Amino acid sequence: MIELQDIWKTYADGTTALQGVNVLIDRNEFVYIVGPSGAGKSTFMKLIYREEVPTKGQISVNGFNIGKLKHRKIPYVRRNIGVIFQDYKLLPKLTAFDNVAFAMEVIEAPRKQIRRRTLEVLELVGLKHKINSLPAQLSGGEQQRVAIARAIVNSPAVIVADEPTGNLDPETSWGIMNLLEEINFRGTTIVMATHNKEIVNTLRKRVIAIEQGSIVRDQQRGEYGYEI
Ligand SMILES: Nc1ncnc2c1ncn2[C@@H]1O[C@H](COP(=O)(O)OP(=O)(O)OP(=O)(O)O)[C@@H](O)[C@H]1O
Repeated sequence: MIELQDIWKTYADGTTALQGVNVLIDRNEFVYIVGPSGAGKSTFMKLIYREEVPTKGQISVNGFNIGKLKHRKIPYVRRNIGVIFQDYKLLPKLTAFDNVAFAMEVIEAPRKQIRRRTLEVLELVGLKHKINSLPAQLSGGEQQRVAIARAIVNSPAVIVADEPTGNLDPETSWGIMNLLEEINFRGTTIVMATHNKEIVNTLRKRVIAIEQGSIVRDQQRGEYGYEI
């Protein structure tokens, strides 16, 4: 499903963020990516959703060799990868409904299907009563739920979540985790970078630890393993 083979990433300023990363993530896994600040976690995530390309090595996601993808094929691959960010990244002038619907409009889904599916996913995340609210009228947890609805609306095979609970209080964070578990249960592979020790040590999953650009630990039902 996701395979990285000897992946190296050096940014334009010469910073090497990943060095020789090899990993295989199967369909339907739920994986935490942990490690100190600056270790390379976000870079790892960005390579998976093709925000960055590797300097060396091969990445395949869902059977596509995404490091070598032709530009016109990028939207096609992105449709199969939902992305969730720490700061939600909703469009501020669009309602909750329109933020989610937009993700289907860009892939030119039929109008009727957009309405039906958008309402369906907003209901799944518990926000059917807020469909006409703008992001500024929603709490952080609600905004993240809209972002999750947007990430799943095109039924992607993979969700990449970069510190999805980073801006949320503990109770709201647990609500977001329940939702991600439900989405995983329904058959979506989830890769989640996090600094949240309590979540990792409570909802036990596979843990991949990255330090200074290399994988230093890969454990099933692993622990967070850092003090912060
Ligand atoms: N666009 C960029 N240009 C140059 N260097 C970068 C760029 N993005 C990240 N880096 C550097 O690459 C290294 C890895 O960064 P990355 O954001 O992947 O770490 P991280 O593990 O996600 O950190 P954090 O937990 O703080 O989010 C760091 O040294 C960082 O400064």
